[in-house]
Amino acid sequence: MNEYTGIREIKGIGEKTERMFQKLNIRTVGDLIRYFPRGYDIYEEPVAVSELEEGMTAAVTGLLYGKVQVGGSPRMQVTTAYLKDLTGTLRIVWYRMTFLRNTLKSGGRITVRGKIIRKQNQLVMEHPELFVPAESYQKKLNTLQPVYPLTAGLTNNLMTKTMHQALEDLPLAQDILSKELKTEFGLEDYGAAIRGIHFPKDREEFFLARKRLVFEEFLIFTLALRKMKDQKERANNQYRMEVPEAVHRFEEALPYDLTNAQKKVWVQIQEDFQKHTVMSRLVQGDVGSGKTIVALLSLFTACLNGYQGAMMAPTEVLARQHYESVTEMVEKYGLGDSISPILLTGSMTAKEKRIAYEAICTGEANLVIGTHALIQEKVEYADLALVITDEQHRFGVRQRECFASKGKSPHILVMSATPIPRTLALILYGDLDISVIDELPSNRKPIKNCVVDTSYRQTAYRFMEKQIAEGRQCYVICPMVEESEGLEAENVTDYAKKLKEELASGIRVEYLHGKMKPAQKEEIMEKFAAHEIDVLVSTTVIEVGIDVPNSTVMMIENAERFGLAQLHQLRGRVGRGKHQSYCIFMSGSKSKETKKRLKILESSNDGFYIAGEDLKMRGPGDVFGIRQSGLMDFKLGDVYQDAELLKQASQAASEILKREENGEAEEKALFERVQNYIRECEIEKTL
Ligand SMILES: Nc1ncnc2c1ncn2[C@@H]1O[C@H](COP(=O)(O)OP(=O)(O)OP(=O)(O)O)[C@@H](O)[C@H]1O
Repeated sequence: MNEYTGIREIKGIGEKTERMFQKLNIRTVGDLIRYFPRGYDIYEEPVAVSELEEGMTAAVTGLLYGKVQVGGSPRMQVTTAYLKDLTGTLRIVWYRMTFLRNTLKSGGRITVRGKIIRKQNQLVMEHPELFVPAESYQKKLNTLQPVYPLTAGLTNNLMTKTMHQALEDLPLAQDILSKELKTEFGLEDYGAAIRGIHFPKDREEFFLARKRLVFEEFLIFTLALRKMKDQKERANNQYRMEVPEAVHRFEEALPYDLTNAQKKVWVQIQEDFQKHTVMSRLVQGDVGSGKTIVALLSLFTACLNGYQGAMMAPTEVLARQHYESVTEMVEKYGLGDSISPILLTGSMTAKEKRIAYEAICTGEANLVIGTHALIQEKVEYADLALVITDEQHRFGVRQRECFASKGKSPHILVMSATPIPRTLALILYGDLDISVIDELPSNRKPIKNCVVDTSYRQTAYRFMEKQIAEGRQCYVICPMVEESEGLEAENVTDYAKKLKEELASGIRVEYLHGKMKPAQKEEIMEKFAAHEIDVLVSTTVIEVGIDVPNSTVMMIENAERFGLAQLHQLRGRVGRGKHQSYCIFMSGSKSKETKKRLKILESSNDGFYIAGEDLKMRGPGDVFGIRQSGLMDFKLGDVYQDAELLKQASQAASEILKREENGEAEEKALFERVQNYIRECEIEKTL
């Protein structure tokens, strides 16, 4: 068996299981062993009954009290037992395990470990793992059991068993990293790392394994990035552009003055337009710092110079929003004669698309706004001089390249709201110049934040009613309940329905979720923007870029389930206009850690500060972080958490490339992997 062997060869995998694995893109043994756990279940010391809380998974040791009873329906028999320790009594239920009635004896000592839920207003442990005698639990104490992301029908147990089997059968000797490199950066062997990431004996083993694999991931990424860059030195600037008078007039006619930071970046862009080589620039700016207007000034400049400009937004909703506001602006500021915007998104009908392609190809449309659809092969541009993309795009680097190949060699501007230190930005965006908009418009009032528990919900609703009475609008984010990710839609619709009943009559509540058709989503967003909706209940689909300055309240249910960076993005949907705005972080958890984490958001509205604090707060217990930062598409690595490793990998990449240049590099297998990685990018480019 080797890494290319199909998974059917693994003992215990039949056709049906194979199909389930395929749904997770696991086809070969190599795919399988590189399918990493999303976290670990850590078996902690048992706790006292009195310390149990709803939602926690815990172990409890005690004596069985009274008789074990079987009830429920014939199809779902429920076995109930009571466990007592010095601090209280706990009800335990098992499903379809009636044999326990005979094995569990009253007065016997057991340990159970499971999830605590609330039933008839009482804490109950549901379907726990059982340890008899109680001491046998010791064996599992402090071990880390992998928890894998799954698909319907595939259990964690089956995944774990298969992984064990594959690792047992597979020789894992081959290593793409040289001995010298491993010694230099303190990395362990590939085989040990793969075993250690799936089945670590302890935390230390896990950390070592993860370190090695993250390093490898970053190394391949940085090597690929530099190779791609080498292949394509910055092209000559075929689009030298002056900023026309009309654009200056537009800037002056805006209802606000640009901030100094916006002005500075705009000047940098103007200088780029004049240089010998094309522009490749990243503009970083916190949420709401006003990146869009800088983008528009640049696009208008391209159009008025007789060329085309394109802007690619990360979502359909956002693309449409940009399109609408640009169209309005063009009319309002009398630019209609020279700028004709057009929208191009994946959800448009074939006919609509054809018409758009035609207009783009002839140059009749000179400002193209859209989604991924902009880089489809069929799109031909008449004379594309400027491309604006968003770092939110999953494959930023590769798409940028692809876009570039659409025109001769257009200027490229990448917008990013991710606060990331300059040293890291230089590595991740090695091929770009970097600008920062580090100032918010002066008319902004800082958002007022509060972190509250669910008992505050009614007060929050009353507060929203008041804001709505004053003419404002609100967002409510309701999260996915983990067990019901498939039930996203119901979750949001239920919440919206309940909220409608709770709020004063006449308040217009609508909802938005990712499973809705693009056209439906757009309709809702348009209505919200036009103030035909007062409260928008949504999943995190509104996270990026939505701009409705009249919204002043953002209420986030179950805020504890989100990472700080994501919460900051969500909060950024309010405080975008002149009205005082508020963000209510509602937490369903009583844990002190969670409170402390959310307090960071309460105390600051600064994305950079928050990202830094988030990092400090992550203890060794959060092995994978609360949620990954979402920046770039790394499987294991987290740009923030692993900043140091990223720097080391970048240094290693420089060393390797230098040796390659001198004909001394011995990392043949590594270079092959890098080539594969680049090839995969190429394939994605054409998708
Ligand atoms: N200098 C300014 N003064 C006042 N308002 C401004 C200024 N610049 C932009 N705005 C307004 O601020 C709001 C937010 O701007 P914009 O949408 O460009 O933010 P952004 O940086 O793209 O944020 P995000 O990353 O959240 O999308 C918009 O309504 C815009 O009209």
